[in-house]
Amino acid sequence: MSDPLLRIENLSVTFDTDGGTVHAVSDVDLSVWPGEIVAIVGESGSGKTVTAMSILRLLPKTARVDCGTLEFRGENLQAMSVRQLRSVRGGPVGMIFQDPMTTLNPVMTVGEQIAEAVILHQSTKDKRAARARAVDLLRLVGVPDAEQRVRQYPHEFSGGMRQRAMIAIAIANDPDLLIADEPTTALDVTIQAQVLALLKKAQAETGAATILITHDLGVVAEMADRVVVMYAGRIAETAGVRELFARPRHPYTMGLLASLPRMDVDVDELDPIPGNPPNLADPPAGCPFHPRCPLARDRCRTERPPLEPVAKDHYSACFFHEELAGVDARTLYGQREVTA
Ligand SMILES: Nc1ncnc2c1ncn2[C@@H]1O[C@H](COP(=O)(O)OP(=O)(O)OP(=O)(O)O)[C@@H](O)[C@H]1O
Repeated sequence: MSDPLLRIENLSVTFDTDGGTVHAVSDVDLSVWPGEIVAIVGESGSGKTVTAMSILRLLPKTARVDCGTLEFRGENLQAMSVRQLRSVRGGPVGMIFQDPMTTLNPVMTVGEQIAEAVILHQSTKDKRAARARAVDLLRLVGVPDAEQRVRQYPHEFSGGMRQRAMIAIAIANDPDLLIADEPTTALDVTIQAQVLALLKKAQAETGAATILITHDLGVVAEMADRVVVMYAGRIAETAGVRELFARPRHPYTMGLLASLPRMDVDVDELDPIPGNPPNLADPPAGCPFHPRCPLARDRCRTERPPLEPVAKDHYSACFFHEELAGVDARTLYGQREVTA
C-alpha cells in the first residue's frame, strides 16, 4: 500500500476551563490515503471538529495539543512555521465549514475571494486570469449566471449557493486533501442533497482525499469509503463503510445504526441509546461508553478497552466485540419492530 497522505498518531487535545480540564480528544490515530473519503461520525461533543482543527493547527491558543506524529505528504506539520502552514491551508488542503458566513468575507465579492485564493497559492499574479478562473470555478460548482454572480457579495447568495462558493474556494488550488466539517448541516434537506452531490463531484474531479465530519449516518453511507466512529473524544470503531454498516462490532456504533430510520419497518423507538455522552471534564473510569451500554459488565467500569483489530481493516474498542459478531443492532437495544 502507498504511504498515507495524512498521518496522525496519538493525538490528544485538552482545554483548561473553569469546569476543569476538558479531554476533548484522546489517543486518536487517523491516517488518510490519497483519494479516499473518510467520514468521522459521532454525537455532538465527541471530538470530531477538534480532531480536524488539529491537523492545520487551527485550534485556539487555549488548546493543549499533544501529538506523536502529524504528517501531511510526509512533512511534519508540527514543525512548520505559521507562514508555511498558511501556504498549506487553502492550497494543498482545502477546507469547507458548516457556516460559510463565518468564513467568507462579507465586504469582498465572492469572485474576489475566489480569485484571492487562486493568487495566494499559485504562481500567477495575473488578476484577470484569476477572475476568469473564479467564474470557471463558480460554474463548476453549479452557480447559475456565474459571470454576474461573481460580482455579488456573500449576503446576496442563498445558504446553498454560499456553500457552493466555499467549495469553489476549497478546490481552487486542486487540493490533495479536503476537510469538510458538517458541510450541509445548516442547509435545507433538499439543498443538502444537492451540495453533497456537488461535493462528491468536486472530490471525484480533483481526486482529493476527503475528511468528512458529520453526525448523519445517511451522509456517511452516501459518501464515505471508510468510517471513524468517535465517542467521548476517542475512536470507538473504524472500518470500511460497507463492513461497518453490515457488521458493526461496537455497541455505540450499533446504537447509531439502530436509530437510523428504515423504509421497510416502523420502529416504536427512534432514539435507542439511552442517556447522554459523558462530561469530558470528568469522564467515567473504564470504557467511556459503559454508562449507556446495554452490554456493560464489571470490567468495562474499571478498564478501558483498547482499539483492537476485529477483522481486516476493522477495529473496535470493546472488550466484547466477539460476542457482537452477527448480533442485530436493534436486538441489542431491545427494540421492537412494528411492521408497517
Ligand atoms: N475552545 C474550547 N474550549 C473548551 N472546550 C472546548 C473548546 N472547543 C471544543 N471544546 C470541547 O471539546 C469537546 C469536543 O468538541 P468538538 O467540537 O470537537 O465536538 P464535535 O464532535 O465536533 O461536536 P459537534 O458535532 O457539536 O460540532 C467538547 O466537549 C467541547 O465542549
